Amino acid sequence: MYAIEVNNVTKIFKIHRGKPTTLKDRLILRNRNLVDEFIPLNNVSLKVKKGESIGIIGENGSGKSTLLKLISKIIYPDKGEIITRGKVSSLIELGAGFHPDFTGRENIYVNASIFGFKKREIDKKIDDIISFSELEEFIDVPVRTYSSGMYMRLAFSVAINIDPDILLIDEILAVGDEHFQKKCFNKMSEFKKRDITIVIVSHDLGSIERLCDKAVWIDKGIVKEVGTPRDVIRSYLDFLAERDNKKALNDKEKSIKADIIEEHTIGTGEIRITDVKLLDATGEEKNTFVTGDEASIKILYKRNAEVGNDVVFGMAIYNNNGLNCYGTNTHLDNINIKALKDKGEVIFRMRNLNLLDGEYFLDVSCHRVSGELYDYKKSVLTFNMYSLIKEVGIFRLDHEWQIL
Ligand SMILES: Nc1ncnc2c1ncn2[C@@H]1O[C@H](COP(=O)(O)OP(=O)(O)OP(=O)(O)O)[C@@H](O)[C@H]1O
Repeated sequence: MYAIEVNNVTKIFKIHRGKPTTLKDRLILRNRNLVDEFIPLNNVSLKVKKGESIGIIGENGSGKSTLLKLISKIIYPDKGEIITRGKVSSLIELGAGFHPDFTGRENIYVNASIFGFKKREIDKKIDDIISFSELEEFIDVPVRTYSSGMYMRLAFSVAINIDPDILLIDEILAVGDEHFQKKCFNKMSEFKKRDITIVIVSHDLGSIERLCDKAVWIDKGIVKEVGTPRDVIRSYLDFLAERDNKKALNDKEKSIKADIIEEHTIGTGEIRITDVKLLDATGEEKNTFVTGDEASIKILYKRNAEVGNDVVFGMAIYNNNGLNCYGTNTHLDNINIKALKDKGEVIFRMRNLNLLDGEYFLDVSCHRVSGELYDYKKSVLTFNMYSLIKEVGIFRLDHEWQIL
């Protein structure tokens, strides 16, 4: 038995552009309103089993929230049908359903009564709701004075205490502080054990992976992939990487062209770095990687003078705070470069590029052992890292735990 069935659902938003103003428009449109149609979801089908936790991912504007609103019956489909079995509790629009002039306590009563609870029943639950929200101090002041985090805490506390069969959550977890987020996570894990069906929309892919049994990737209003969170997230990240890549490679081409026109001012020029590429494990040029991926830096050089074996190639990676995350060179790594060809390439292979989420910049250099520069390319490449696990810091340490 499915808790949620979305069958061939299409939603059409009508965007009114006002009445025609010119005589021509009036004659053609005969005083009708100008209406554009926008289809945020097109023929979407999805089945969620009772007790399953589903994560919906996708780019901004892809239709995720619209799908959640349809499931919660805040809006209705233009085609197709949606069936839900059981009591649906939704955390969709932050504080929607709260009256700003009512106190936190009054809003709990109003909210819970919408879900069919009698005053007596709410009386029994209210202490748990307030205690979970940790808003004891503020529970008797109007919610308009609440911060967005406080709103979220109250909304979450009500939503989980009305004994839902289906819980719908839209990005809201991101609002609370770390302590409250942890509490919400624990609560949701408990819900999972109690066979409550959960649908979460989030850009936090790590949370989706941790909490969900299945992930659904929505792209421009259609279901692009359904599967295990790891597989779907990987496909989604690859898609983002591909898109970022195209842009980055385009930018790189422009900057190389600019560089050729510009005169080299750094270094003696006895050796010049003519190009730098970031490659993935298959040797394809890429600018976006997932933490742990194999990657290589390929430095193309041209030797313009005899330099013997006095040659060092170096690399350094900076994050967007300007922090040097890592740097090394052939000399430090005891690579003795003998006679350098007139033209060639140097490859720096990283079996596991373990940098965490973020944007990084690559510098490469070629210099004498003494440090005197032949050439230096600052921020020659920009690349992005995505990680499936949300660790903190700059890079992943190769590690294992032992619990004794
Ligand atoms: N009431 C509405 N009228 C017209 N267009 C709307 C309406 N609500 C949403 N849209 C449009 O529908 C599209 C899908 O919106 P939706 O909020 O579902 O996207 P989303 O995937 O949740 O995005 P995000 O990740 O940014 O929250 C967007 O282009 C949005 O502008």
